[in-house]
Amino acid sequence: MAEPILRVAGLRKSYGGLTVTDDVSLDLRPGEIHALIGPNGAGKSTLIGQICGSVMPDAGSVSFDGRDITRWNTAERARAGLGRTFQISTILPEFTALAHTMLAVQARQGTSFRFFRPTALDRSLRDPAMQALARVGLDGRAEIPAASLSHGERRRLEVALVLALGSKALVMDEPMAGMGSEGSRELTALLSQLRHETPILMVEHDMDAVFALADRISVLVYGRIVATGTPDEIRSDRLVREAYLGEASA
Ligand SMILES: Nc1ncnc2c1ncn2[C@@H]1O[C@H](COP(=O)(O)OP(=O)(O)OP(=O)(O)O)[C@@H](O)[C@H]1O
Repeated sequence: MAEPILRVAGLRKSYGGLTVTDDVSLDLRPGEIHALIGPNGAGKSTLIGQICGSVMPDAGSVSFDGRDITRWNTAERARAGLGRTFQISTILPEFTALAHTMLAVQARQGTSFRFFRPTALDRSLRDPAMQALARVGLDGRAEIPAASLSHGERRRLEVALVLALGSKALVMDEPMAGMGSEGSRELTALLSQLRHETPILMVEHDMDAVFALADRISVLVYGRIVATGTPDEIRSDRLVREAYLGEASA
């Protein structure tokens, strides 16, 4: 079996007397989608924060691509290839899909940001940006400002940015949130393909998407992983059914 690209071991985080993640271990292997599920307040966002560098763990380690990144900050992790999807709507709404993607290509190439240069003419940025947009089916929407894209298109643009940045693994926090059924279907198909070039660790509440997409699922309850397994294994796990799925379907 291929070595995991991301490995989390014994992560712990407490706020005052509240232990939010408690000895959490999981990994992400090449070619897979690993979904993290759990009830509200289980500690999923805190765990993602520890993996991406916005929350420092009290104990435990995070290694990525063969390196211990536990004490690295968010930017250092991103530069090492640990991608996290951005909320496009909150950054540069008037920039086109192409401009966003060109900026990501520029960041990958390590060239400095130059507002006053006619970057639109710079083929070394434009060509890879257009390829990334085509990869997510947005090449026909390249000149549309991000603010005018539909919610589903913005989600796909977020994926294009990760591709343009050359991320080696992708962490997604609720990618299906706010998507209609058509948008969810499209994004599910896109992520299903994408896993082969960029493995994905995702937190997701949409169980249809989780069970359709995930190769493995980890279930977090009160800060602890109570089960990790294939969708079939998780579906039939008594502890999971009691602790989470039963509750969710009630
Ligand atoms: N910075 C903080 N200070 C204090 N308590 C926190 C902090 N961050 C999170 N918590 C608490 O930790 C618990 C887990 O929160 P977290 O957001 O990680 O859960 P979650 O599984 O992502 O929940 P949801 O599914 O609702 O997003 C909650 O009780 C929350 O109030």
